[in-house]
Amino acid sequence: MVLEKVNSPEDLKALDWDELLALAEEIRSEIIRVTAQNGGHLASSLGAVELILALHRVFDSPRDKILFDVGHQAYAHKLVTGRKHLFHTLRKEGGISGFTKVSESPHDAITVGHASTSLANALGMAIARDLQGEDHHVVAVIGDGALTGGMALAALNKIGELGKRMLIVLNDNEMSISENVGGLNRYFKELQIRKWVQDMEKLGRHILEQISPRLFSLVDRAKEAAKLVLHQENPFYAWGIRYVGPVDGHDLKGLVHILQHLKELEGPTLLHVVTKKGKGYKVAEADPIYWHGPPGFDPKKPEKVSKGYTWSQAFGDAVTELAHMEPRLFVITPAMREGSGLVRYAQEHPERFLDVGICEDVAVTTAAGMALKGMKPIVAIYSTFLQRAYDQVIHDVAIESLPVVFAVDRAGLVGADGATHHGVFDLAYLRTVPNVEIAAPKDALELRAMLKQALARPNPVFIRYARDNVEKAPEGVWPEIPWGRWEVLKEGTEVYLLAFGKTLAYALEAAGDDPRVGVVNARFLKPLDREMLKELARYKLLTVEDHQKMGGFGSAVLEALNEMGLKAEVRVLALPDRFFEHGAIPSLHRQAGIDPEGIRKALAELGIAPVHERA
Ligand SMILES: Cc1ncc(C[n+]2csc(CCOP(=O)(O)OP(=O)(O)O)c2C)c(N)n1
Ligand SMILES: CC(=O)[C@@H](O)[C@H](O)COP(=O)(O)O
Ligand SMILES: [Mg+2]
Repeated sequence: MVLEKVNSPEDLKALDWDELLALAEEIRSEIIRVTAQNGGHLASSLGAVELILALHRVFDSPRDKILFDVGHQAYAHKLVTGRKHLFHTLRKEGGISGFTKVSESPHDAITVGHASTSLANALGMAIARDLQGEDHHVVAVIGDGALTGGMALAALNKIGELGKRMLIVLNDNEMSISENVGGLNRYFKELQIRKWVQDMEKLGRHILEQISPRLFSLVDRAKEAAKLVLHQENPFYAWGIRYVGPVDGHDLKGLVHILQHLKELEGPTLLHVVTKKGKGYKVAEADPIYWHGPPGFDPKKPEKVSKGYTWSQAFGDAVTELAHMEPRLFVITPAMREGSGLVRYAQEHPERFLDVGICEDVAVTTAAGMALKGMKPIVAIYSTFLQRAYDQVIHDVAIESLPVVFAVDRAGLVGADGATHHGVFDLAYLRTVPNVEIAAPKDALELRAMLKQALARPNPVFIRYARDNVEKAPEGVWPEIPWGRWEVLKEGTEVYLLAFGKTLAYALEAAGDDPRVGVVNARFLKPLDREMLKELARYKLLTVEDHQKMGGFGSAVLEALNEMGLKAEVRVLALPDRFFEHGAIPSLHRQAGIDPEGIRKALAELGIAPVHERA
């Protein structure tokens, strides 16, 4: 096994070509083996194996900085930078992260998980390097999907202007999680076709040279002119960035040679590398969308598994039906069609569906534009990615109180993706914004009610739900709920659990049939049901939520009680002021003390000892 000999990138430099090629295959097998056990970003990582080996062969990490955008494709990087013995712990609690992480290894140049940050980071490093009088290289690896992000494009603009020495490797596999979108993407495809034509021409030129040297020289001059046009119209040249490519991203030898050459160049260079997502694993090559981030699977018999019926699907089913009833409804996703449960919707309503690419800001402001024209836009977005569009929520939507509905998915702790992906800040950053309303349904039926009613609201509405399964609601059923009102699910004599969203199930479990403990489905955070809160202030109160304590649902309850001049004994169960790493969701909830056991403990501290301990 060649991998056994590789403990650092230095070891790669001592391998001969055969060993290096063998290593690529061993790494693929290891990625498949561990991803089959732990789940993970399989297809992206398989596609980047040769590229990563070539980069580590040519550059000197950690002295040279190699930055991976999103960081989900970097499993091979982890394996050759001293973490092969930990690789089996990938994405497991206490194990190594699924992304690159500065605190995990000196070879991880950035901590990442969100897309499109590599280029600005690389620019910052290049500026700092020059000021500090150092001479190391800075290399950013960015996918075609991540390059649809405004942050990446804006960074390119500045990179071209400043002209700092750096290498950008565009890993173009024509895929984001789903098919990639956008004008640049179309242009990259065109470049690939032109490359193919050029290769064919080379062949033709050879034949022509043999037949007629005069004709050959005419054709040759025409080709040179065409090349000039190609360069002049190339957007990277327009930005001031040297463009090289497209080249085959699985030709390890070829990549090493070209990187060795590019390493010597001054100024910013972009190397366009063409790869196959899922390379080397038949199922992943055939269906890179499913195999982008599969849960565990049997590596000998890799098959798709059903994740069960999720909140995302409940949302997708509801909007698919609603769109038949409301012709102004329009759904926008920032590159998360599958994750947001919108595959069916996109098939049934293609003319009212838009994937803007990985640019949450554009998704929100496009929705604002539609709302200004009388449409009923819904932005389907993960809580963690909505962070990217906070200004757009305030500036473009909320100030004029535009009727945009936000389906905020993956709210709360999300599990194996870890700190970069937990959706635990949205309540705090949204509830301070005037005009907005925030709700969390208790089940799929309530989600349907909220969505339908939200479409009739004159202001922005955020509907929040977790990365979890939910019982499917019957199609065609649209219950009405009193907007802004909470619901008592269980009466109590001493204490009420006020639960928002996902933690409602935990509250019901913790309360059991204890007559002292009441449970409220506190489904609206904004507006808060002050009328009911006033009634309940006679009891002890325990708020529970899957969100940071600061600024969350519990804070809203405390503020409302204070404003109403009511004194109540209140405890807030929420996430403490620290980042949570990756791990299984129930385990993270246990750590945070918001699971049934944590709730029972808090009840005991409020004087409500468990029923069996009372006597
Ligand atoms: C800001 C942000 N939005 C959405 C995502 C979700 N996401 C993760 S990877 C990915 C696709 C990335 O495509 P690309 O950069 O081409 O990498 P590939 O998987 O094709 O190698 C998306 C949309 C994210 N990580 N960050
Ligand atoms: C890397 C990334 O951001 C996505 O691939 C993310 O891991 C998807 O998460 P879900 O599995 O919750 O859709
Ligand atoms: Mg891609």
